[in-house]
Amino acid sequence: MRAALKKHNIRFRERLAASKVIAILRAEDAEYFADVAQVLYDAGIRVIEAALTTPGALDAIGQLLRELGPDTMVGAGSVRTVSDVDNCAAAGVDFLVTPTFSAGVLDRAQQYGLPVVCGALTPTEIDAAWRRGAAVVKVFPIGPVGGVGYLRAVRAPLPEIPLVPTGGVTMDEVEGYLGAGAFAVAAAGPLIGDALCGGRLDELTRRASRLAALAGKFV
Ligand SMILES: O=C[C@H](O)COP(=O)(O)O
Repeated sequence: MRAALKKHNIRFRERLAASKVIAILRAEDAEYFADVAQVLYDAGIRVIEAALTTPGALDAIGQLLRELGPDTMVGAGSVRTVSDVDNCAAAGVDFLVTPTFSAGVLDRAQQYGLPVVCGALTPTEIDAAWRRGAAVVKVFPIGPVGGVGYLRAVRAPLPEIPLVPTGGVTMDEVEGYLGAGAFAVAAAGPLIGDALCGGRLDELTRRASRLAALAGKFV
């Protein structure tokens, strides 16, 4: 069976399609991950990625999985190696996110039945990631290479591939991306701001609620 048709990928796409947003947590440490995740949850965001570049990310993911409950998908980001995949599977993550296309990572994730949001940028990379079993393809970093116009251009010849623009996605561009056919959008800094280093959570609440409402128009 083609990897795109595997049950875990289909189920992941169904749940991401119901949310349209991946909120990315990446910081110097994971001290505020649980507080920020709770604000995101309360605003209606149900898909959260915690980047492995954050020390203690896997422990924090375990906490989020316990505290947020089964209606939220919690994944690990910045997954780059087969051993990262093994560690994430042991931690019980719901999905993986990679910055790059790695056949080894995709193949190992398939063995665990873990959906992968696979990073790719060019049409060749995007197609290769999809054919190798990505659940969706993260177009990264989309902001610096052309934003919504770039998404439209790469999507035209690859219309069946679910694309998730990531990297420099501002709140003001979310409707543009989703209107151009993005399967979902992902954001770290423009959404989270300074909340992961002790910044104001009321500002995060405002941005997260706005994002959830914008995305909700496309569900
Ligand atoms: O891990 C984060 C991605 O690189 C996206 O970051 P950003 O939304 O702050 O541009």
